Formats: sequence, structure tokens, C-alpha cells
Amino acid sequence: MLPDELPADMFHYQLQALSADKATQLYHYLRDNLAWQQPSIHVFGKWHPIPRLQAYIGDPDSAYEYSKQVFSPMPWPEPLARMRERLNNQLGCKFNAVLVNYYRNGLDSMGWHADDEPELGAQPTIASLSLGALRKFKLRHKHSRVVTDVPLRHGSLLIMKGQSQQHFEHSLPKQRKVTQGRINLTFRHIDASLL
Ligand SMILES: O=C(O)CCC(=O)C(=O)O
Ligand SMILES: [Fe+2]
Repeated sequence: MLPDELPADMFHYQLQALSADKATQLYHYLRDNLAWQQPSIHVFGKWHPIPRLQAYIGDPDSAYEYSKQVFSPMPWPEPLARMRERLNNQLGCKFNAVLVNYYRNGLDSMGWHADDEPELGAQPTIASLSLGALRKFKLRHKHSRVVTDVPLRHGSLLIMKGQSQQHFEHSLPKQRKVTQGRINLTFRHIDASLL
């Protein structure tokens, strides 16, 4: 399923977590109903608006801090509350927040990073649900620098767990030929006591 160089104890890919119809329905619901924001982040002494839109949703105790900013969670819309419940049951997780990213077309992107903020804990499990346009997700081993491309499909679920964030970074590069939108949801467990 996934390329051999990605350790099975860190990455798992479920091609069809949602049927195509359900995934399309959820895509349209989120695109049209979430309160999208485009915050600026501080990089090398300058503020830049992120090259995508985002919405942060979670329980009241799940404030999330990155790039020196605190993101307060918005309440769960019903379809995402159901999805969270399902993933918690299926994976035995305690997700209390989801970061939703909306890439309006192939010019929107996300740079290299690891999801290694302290409030995620040492070995976080992150469940990444993709909806809409097929985009290339890249994983780069921090030590060997080997890059692996994983096309994330409409309705698919990528689980990152164990030491994945310690050993790998990931990114979603621009793809100029992509004209359609994509929405990605990363379900997370935020422990505010680790901040
Ligand atoms: O859009 C994606 O597939 C990646 C999103 C991501 O890396 C994140 O939200 O931290
Ligand atoms: Fe990430």
C-alpha cells in the first residue's frame, strides 16, 4: 500500500475511509460552512499569510500553539463530531481537536514541518483525512533526507504514529496543474498540560 521505505509502525494508509459520495458530501459541507481563516505566520523575521485557508476545531481545552501564536478552537460542527467519534472508536484514540486545511487550488501549499509541538506529546497519533483534489504529500526522512511521495486520495486516511514525527518531516508542495480544491483534516490529541 505505502512504499517500503515508510516504516509500518509509523505510517498506515487506508485508501477508502469514506466512500467517494460521502467524501464529496463532506468536502462541500466543510468548504461552504467552516469559518475559514488565513492567519499570518512569522518566518525569518517577517510575517506572511499562510498559503491556504484553515480552521481549527476542538474541545474547549484544546488551544493549540505554533509559530508563536495561540489558536483557540471553534466548536465541533455535527459532521466532524461524528467523524471524530468514529475515528476515536476505530483507532482507540482520544482526539480532541482537528486542524482543517483548505488548499483552494494547486498554488496553495504547506511547507516542510513535523507535527512535533509539545502539546501533542512525545509520540502523537495523527489521523489525516483527505477530501477533493489528488495532491502529492511528501515525507522526508530527517537523517537520510530520502523523500517519498504519497498521493493522498479523495476519502483516504493516512495515520502517522509512533516515532513518525521524530524521524520524518512532511509537506504539501505546490502543483501548478491542479485547479480543483482539496481539504485535509488532521485529527489530533492536544494535552494543554504539556504546554
Ligand atoms: O494537507 C496535508 O495533507 C498535510 C496537513 C498537515 O501536514 C498538517 O495539518 O499539519
Ligand atoms: Fe503536518
